[in-house]
Amino acid sequence: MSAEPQASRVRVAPDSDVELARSKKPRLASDTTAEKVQDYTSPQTRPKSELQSKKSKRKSKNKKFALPEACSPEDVLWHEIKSVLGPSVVGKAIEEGVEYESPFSFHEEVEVVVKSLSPSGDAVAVAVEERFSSTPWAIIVPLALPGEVVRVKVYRNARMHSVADLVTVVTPNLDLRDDSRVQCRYFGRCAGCQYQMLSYDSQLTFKRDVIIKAYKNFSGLPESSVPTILPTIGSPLQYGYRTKITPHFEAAPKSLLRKKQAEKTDKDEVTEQPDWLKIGFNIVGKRQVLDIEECPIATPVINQALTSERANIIRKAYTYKRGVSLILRDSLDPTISLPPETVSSDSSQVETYLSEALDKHVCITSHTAKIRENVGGFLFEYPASSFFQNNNSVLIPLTEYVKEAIFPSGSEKHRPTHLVDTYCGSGLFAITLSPYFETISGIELSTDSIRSAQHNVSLNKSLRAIPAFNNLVLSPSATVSTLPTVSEPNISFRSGTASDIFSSVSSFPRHETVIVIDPPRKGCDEEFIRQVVKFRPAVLVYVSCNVHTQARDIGMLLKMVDEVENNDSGDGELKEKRGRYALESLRGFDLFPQTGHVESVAVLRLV
Ligand SMILES: C[S@@+](CC[C@H](N)C(=O)[O-])C[C@H]1O[C@@H](n2cnc3c(N)ncnc32)[C@H](O)[C@@H]1O
Repeated sequence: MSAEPQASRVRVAPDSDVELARSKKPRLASDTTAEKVQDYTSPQTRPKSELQSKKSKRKSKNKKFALPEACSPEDVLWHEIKSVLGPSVVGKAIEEGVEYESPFSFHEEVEVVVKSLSPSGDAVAVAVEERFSSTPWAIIVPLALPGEVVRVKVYRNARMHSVADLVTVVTPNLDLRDDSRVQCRYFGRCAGCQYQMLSYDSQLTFKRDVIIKAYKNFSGLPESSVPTILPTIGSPLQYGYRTKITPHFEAAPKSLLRKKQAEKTDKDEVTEQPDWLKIGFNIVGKRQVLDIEECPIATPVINQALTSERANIIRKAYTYKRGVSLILRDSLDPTISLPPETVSSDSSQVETYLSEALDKHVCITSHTAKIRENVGGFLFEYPASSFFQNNNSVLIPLTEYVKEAIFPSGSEKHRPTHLVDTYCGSGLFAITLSPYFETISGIELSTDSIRSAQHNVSLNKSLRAIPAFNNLVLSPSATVSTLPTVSEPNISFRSGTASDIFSSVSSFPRHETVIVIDPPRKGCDEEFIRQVVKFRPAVLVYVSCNVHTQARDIGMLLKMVDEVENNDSGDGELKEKRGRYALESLRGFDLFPQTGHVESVAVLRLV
């Protein structure tokens, strides 16, 4: 949801919760802490040659450049650049201290051929002209596709790459590109949804490639330990799916505000949108806002509300002293009381009431208001400012997939009975999986989300007690489920950092316990991984919106397990041999069609 002007411009879906870090904390070459993390996480730990230039003159010059933080978007891009240019070529350039010596000047136009798509969705290209062939250099450009020759305009130079704007597509790759697929009138200018010219199948294939590369570059695992990445599961809705957007706008320039004050005009009643007022998302590659009247990936109620929200803002354009970030969230109508305050004995009346509660969508625009969502017959309520997945249409496939991964057919004998939902938010996995577990414990940092999770348990319990509700929500597939359900699971949630959960689940039988891990983009901390290794449950399901940190964490976890099992751990806490994990499956889920993002689900089973 933003465009970044510095290192590896990252263009993401408008206002995404999966937004890549906005504030980049670049790591200085001398930052040893970050290097330590890299040691643990990557087999391709930066060779010394990359960090130390032979030529001391250049070395001191280069010291002022920051190296990217391990696993950051810039680091991910760096791996892509190395792969396109070739590791030995890059190594040589670093050795010679020329890795910052761009052959291109500011605003130079150049023709390039696209070699690959980076995990953020930008093209990684190299110059076509012969005169550049002796300088290995990559050009990062949005909206171009592998195999295409494009003309670009360089606007920034960085380590062995330049970042450029797309000027024109000279030779399109017609196997991939069909511009008639584009459904958004802001395509090419808005920083989001850069994949619209691709078929949906191609989008899913590129997303699978991101997972393949992430495990190659960031897990530190031998190829033999990484299963074949399964095809990405698509989103049932590919437009009109997004249940939350947060467009923003800047306040009027101060001089203009003063002028309006001096004029004493009625500043609350502006009739025409002033030129300076842009309400929307960032322009690709810039910090400027692009005025957006509609967002085709957002749900219909959000688009309707966007029109009225914009009109209100325009009317009050000179009352804002600073910029504002709006929130528009799709919700079932939360003013319809649930559970109903009284349940009539006339079941058809109850059913009519409940169907309206389950069908009527509204758009919520207050950060503190309540949102209500239905995921496969489970209702979730949470404050508009809290985290919840932003594509409701894919949540049934996602939660069903997690369920099936935990209970594969044929494994009825060793059926897990205990679930630990870490980074649980308002209880998505704990509650959708609750019919199948005897005991569930969830943990989450946000106290608001924990309150929601607790409330959602009782809300669903009350609703399930209403036969008319069950008739409405139980899908035919749910009724033929062969899994026995538990009538009264014991569910508890606590707020805290994820690693704190282990003190309260020590009585869980580990061979019958599953841990679901669904951290934010930065992934898990080492202490959490250590606690998982110490506990060693039968099954781990790691759901992630950042496959690079997921790969890093799973690599770290498997390495720690190996150390314990090989009895060479110096850590007193981790001495007990409890068995190794197989990384059983890896698969992407497309929560953000038309963008480069992919959610990844990893399943690990104790062998
Ligand atoms: C990607 S969300 C997943 C939430 C939930 N599983 C869902 O799907 O709705 C990650 C959650 O982790 C929480 N979180 C962040 N850091 C945490 C930590 N150190 N310990 C526990 N929870 C944390 C965030 O508040 C957020 O709700």
